[in-house]
Amino acid sequence: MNRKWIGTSWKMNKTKAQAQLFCDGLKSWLSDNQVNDIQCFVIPPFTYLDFVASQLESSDVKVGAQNMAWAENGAFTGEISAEMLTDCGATIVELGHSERREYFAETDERVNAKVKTALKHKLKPLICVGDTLEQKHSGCSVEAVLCQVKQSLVGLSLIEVSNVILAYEPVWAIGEHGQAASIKDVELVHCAIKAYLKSLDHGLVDDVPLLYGGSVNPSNARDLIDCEFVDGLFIGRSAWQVEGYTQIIRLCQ
Ligand SMILES: O=C[C@H](O)COP(=O)(O)O
Repeated sequence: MNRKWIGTSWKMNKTKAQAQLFCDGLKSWLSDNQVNDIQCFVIPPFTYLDFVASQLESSDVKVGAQNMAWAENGAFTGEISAEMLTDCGATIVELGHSERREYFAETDERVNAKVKTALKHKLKPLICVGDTLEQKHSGCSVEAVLCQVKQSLVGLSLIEVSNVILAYEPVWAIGEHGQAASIKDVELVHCAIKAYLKSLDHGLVDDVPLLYGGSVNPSNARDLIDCEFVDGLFIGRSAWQVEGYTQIIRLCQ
């Protein structure tokens, strides 16, 4: 059985001291608890990437970044390159989160370019896709999400596709105003994404992890991870404190 992925993005939160507290707490918890069947990952803001990666170096926890530039380097003021991320110890890069699509005009085309650059630098792209409430209400969640998945993978070889992680994050389920998705909502979309991956090639891309994110909390984590097509959870608020994160890991074991 493949390991389940359970991770958290801190978004634009925490000071360095708070990052240290989280890492200390996680390392201490992991030294007392076996999590062989779970792949943990933490995605801090850029400014603590190097620090968090060195704090968690001795553990099996993967560290990722929340975004990166599509360009290799050059005159792109304020941007961060793939090479800079790997240099800081990141092995994952989150791309296409709905907050980046909404507030920073991230397009499918741009996400696709970033995915290609990430793979070139041996970074695992964690590609976020999700439907809006309007799309859900008009019954086109599957269509909208599959469109994002396809666009993000344009021009990739099957080997490259086999190296990505996908996360279904309904826009309407994310954040403090989000409503948790029902198991039925999650199954509908996950089943469609898995079927699409299978249609690309039997075997090679079957193992692409498909995570769920959006208002995951201790009350729904177990039911979500038990869904047939859910390979992991991508958590925001409920895992920002290390106690919340480890509680969800424990519940999912
Ligand atoms: O990156 C995580 C997702 O956006 C989910 O955030 P949330 O768990 O706070 O709803």
